[in-house]
Amino acid sequence: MTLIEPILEPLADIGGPAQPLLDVKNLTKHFPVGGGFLAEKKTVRAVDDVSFSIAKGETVGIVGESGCGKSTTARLLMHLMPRNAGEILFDGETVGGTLGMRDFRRGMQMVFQDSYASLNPRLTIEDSIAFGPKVHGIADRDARALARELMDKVGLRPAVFANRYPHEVSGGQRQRVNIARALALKPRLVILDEAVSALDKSVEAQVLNLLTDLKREFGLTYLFISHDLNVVRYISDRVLVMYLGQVVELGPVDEVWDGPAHPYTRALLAAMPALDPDQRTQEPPITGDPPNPIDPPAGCRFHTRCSFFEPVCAEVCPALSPVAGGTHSAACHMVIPGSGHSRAPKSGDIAGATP
Ligand SMILES: Nc1ncnc2c1ncn2[C@@H]1O[C@H](COP(=O)(O)OP(=O)(O)OP(=O)(O)O)[C@@H](O)[C@H]1O
Repeated sequence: MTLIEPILEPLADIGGPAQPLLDVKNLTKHFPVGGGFLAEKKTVRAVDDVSFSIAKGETVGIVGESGCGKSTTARLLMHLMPRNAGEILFDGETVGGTLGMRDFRRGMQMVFQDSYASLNPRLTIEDSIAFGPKVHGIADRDARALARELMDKVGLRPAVFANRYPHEVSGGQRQRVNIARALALKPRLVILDEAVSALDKSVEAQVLNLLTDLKREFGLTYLFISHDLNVVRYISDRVLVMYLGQVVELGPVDEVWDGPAHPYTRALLAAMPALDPDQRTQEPPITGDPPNPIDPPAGCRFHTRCSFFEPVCAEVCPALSPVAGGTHSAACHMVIPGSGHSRAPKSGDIAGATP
């Protein structure tokens, strides 16, 4: 018998959408900044009224420019910092309610971008992986056996790697250690925050394949944060597009890629390099830098950079509304609710797009 039992039923047995594993409602985080002697106190609106859910066995990707609030969202979900508002339901329970922090920590694990900083340099790889289970009361012998089994699962031969220290292995191998460490507590949800971004392309592909295999084997659920759209498309079932702390588009990844509705998503996808000149887009590029999150624009936060700007955009913040039969939503005044179409001028040139 192996020490790692399947954590969830296989997807086929779940029988359609049930209660989401993670349900996030109106999550908000404002960081106070400044406020020194005589200085005016200001607030960075890092995450503003963000709502989404993740079904059991699903992978949801979060994309958006640097500073849009992806990592802050992840840290809030992990309860690594307090939130200003909002609710986080994990399998229907809130931490502090019926769910204790200790059980929550077992159920939700995170893998960070910096594989070296995530590990204690004084612990061997085996000790690093066994540490969590030991803290959670698993006997030393069993924790070590589990660590070795997990090393095998992530492609690190225990005989070679168990006694090495983090500085004695490559970046890709260290990230495998971090993945094994995250799995050691048998989590149900793993948050991967730019977990493959620091890796060479060939190693990145290997780690992505590993994540896909582990998800299948252990019935895991992933929240996958990345600025790399290709990677997000490869691994995700649904994608959430963030802009300046808010969700601007949310839906099945193929649907969003084939028919992006929000001008920001359209511009992001259009900015991806196309090798075939016939596939290059005439979509207007995003102009300028993102506005200051300390004082974000009123109305739609994207309106200062949007090619399809109308006066209403500067006054009213658009709500997420369905654009394609309720499975895909966008927060844009130019999106005609329920139609799958946008009033914004058609580029007609986005490869495969049906705006
Ligand atoms: N501790 C903090 N104090 C003040 N501002 C912060 C703090 N942490 C994050 N921010 C600000 O909150 C906003 C969102 O940051 P966050 O790191 O979540 O963005 P991100 O999308 O993950 O960016 P990146 O892709 O560069 O990591 C940014 O404007 C950032 O400067």
